[in-house]
Amino acid sequence: MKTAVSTFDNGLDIQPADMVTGFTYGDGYFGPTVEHRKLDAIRPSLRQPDCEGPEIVYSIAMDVGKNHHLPLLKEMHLLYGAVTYAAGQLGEEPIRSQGHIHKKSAYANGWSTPEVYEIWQGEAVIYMQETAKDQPGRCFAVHAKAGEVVIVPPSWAHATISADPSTPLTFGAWCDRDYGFDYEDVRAHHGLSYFPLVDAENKGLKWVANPHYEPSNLIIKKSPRNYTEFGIDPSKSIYQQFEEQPDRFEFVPRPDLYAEKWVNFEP
Ligand SMILES: O=P(O)(O)OC[C@H]1O[C@](O)(CO)[C@@H](O)[C@@H]1O
Repeated sequence: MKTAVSTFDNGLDIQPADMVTGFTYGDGYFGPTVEHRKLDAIRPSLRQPDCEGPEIVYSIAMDVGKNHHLPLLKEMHLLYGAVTYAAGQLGEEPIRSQGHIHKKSAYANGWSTPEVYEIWQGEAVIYMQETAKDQPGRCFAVHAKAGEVVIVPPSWAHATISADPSTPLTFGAWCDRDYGFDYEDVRAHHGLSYFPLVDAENKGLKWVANPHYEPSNLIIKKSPRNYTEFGIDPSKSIYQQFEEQPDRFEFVPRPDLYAEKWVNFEP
């Protein structure tokens, strides 16, 4: 059973630490030294690039897990990442990632790959849009709390936003092992098609359209749905579900085998 955080039971002895260290790992677990995304590095993607904010905005540990699972993860081309975001704000904007599209994968026959998020602590909005071309297509903002799961489909541009400035956001995600981020179209449009702003009065986020895109409708989804088509069980952590039935996550490195499930996908 899932429990609350700062415990939500993510099924792993991997815990968020300070922004410099990122994560601590229990015995029998592996994980890298974290990669820091510093404010100066992400300024070009912000609505107000000269804003003030934490020096380390988020710390990324790609490839974490239980030691005995590593051979299977490699064989399946799967990777579990963990990311922790600082508390606070980036000027008027919430703490957030820059926004990218997953690169096309040879292993997936040229498809871009999806991502399966699980929030561990704090609150997130996973913002996503169908393309980062002039017409972005459908745009979704999915508000997820600890224990909830959100799937970003292949080739969609997306960013992870902390929805509560008072608390650090931490999450885990299943990704393709040979992951790579494509920023080209997002950067050409100076970001994604909507900028989130902190709405202190209403204790939430408000949204401002990015004028570098053609107009589109922002579809706010209050909460994520259950992904029954992929057999995701909302009562267990996504790592535990991998442990019990690894094939359940084959759709992450091989979205091409599940082509019909991505047609008109709604997160
Ligand atoms: O490089 P960007 O767009 O800032 O995003 C990095 C983020 O993307 C992730 O892959 C999650 O989609 C995490 O590694 C991190 O939160």
